[in-house]
Amino acid sequence: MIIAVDGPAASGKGTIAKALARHYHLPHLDTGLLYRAVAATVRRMELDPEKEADAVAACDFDELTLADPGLRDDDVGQLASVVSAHPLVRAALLQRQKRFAHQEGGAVLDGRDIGTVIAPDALAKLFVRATPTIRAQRRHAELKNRGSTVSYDQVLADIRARDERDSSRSAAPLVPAADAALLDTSFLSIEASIAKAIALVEARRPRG
Ligand SMILES: Nc1ncnc2c1ncn2[C@@H]1O[C@H](COP(=O)(O)OP(=O)(O)O)[C@@H](O)[C@H]1O
Ligand SMILES: Nc1ccn([C@@H]2O[C@H](COP(=O)(O)OP(=O)(O)O)[C@@H](O)[C@H]2O)c(=O)n1
Repeated sequence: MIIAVDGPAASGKGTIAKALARHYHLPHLDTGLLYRAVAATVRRMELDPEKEADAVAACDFDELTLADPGLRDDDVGQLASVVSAHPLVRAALLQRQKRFAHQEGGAVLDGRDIGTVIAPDALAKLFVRATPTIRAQRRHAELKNRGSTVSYDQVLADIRARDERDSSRSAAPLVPAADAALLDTSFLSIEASIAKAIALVEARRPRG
C-alpha cells in the first residue's frame, strides 16, 4: 500500500506520515529532506540557488548530508523552496522517490507532489492543511526548542513566502491531487490528527 501525504510547511504532514508508517509497518520517506539537502549543498559549495545548473550540480549531494540536523533550519527551508522550483532539480530527484514509493510492500511518503507526481497511483492520498498562523506558531515553537532565536514574525513571513513560491511554480506545484482527502489539523491535537488520518486511509482500503 502506498500512502501519499502532501501539504504546506508545518501543516503536520511529517508527524502524520511517520505515525501512519508506524501504524501500517511501512517504510517512510520525508521527501522535503532531499530538497533541503540540495539547498544545504548549494550553500556549502557557494553556488547560486537561482541558477538551475548550479542547483542541479548540488543534487549529487553526499548522503551523510541527510543526517545533518541543520537541514531543519528555517533558512534551509527557504533555500529548498528556491532550488525545488527548478524542473531539472525535480527531475534529478524523481527516480529515487518513485523507487522508494513503489518498493515491494508499499511505503509512506510526505512532501508536496507525492499524490500528483511521485505516486499518482497511491491507494490513499492525504492533503494536510492548517492556517498559516497556526503553522507558524508550531514551527516557531519547534525551532525555539532546538535553540533557534528566529522570531515568530520571521517564521510566519517565511511560511507565507514558501506557500506562495511552492504553489505558483510551474513544475509540480503544491496542489491537492483530485482524489486526495483533505485533512485540516488547525484545531486538532497531534493524536486527533493521527486518528483522523488513519480513518481516512482505512476508508480507502479495499474491504474484506
Ligand atoms: N495537530 C498538531 N497540533 C499541534 N502541533 C502539531 C500538530 N501536528 C504537528 N505539530 C507540531 O508542529 C510542528 C511541525 O509539524 P511537522 O509534522 O514537522 O510538519 P510538516 O512535516 O508539515 O512540516 C512539529 O513540531 C510538530 O510536533
Ligand atoms: N515533495 C517535495 C518536498 C519538498 N519540496 C520543497 O522543499 C521545501 C522544504 O520541504 P519540507 O517538506 O522539508 O518543509 P516543511 O514542510 O517540513 O517545512 C518545500 O518548501 C518545497 O519547496 C518540494 O518541492 N517537493
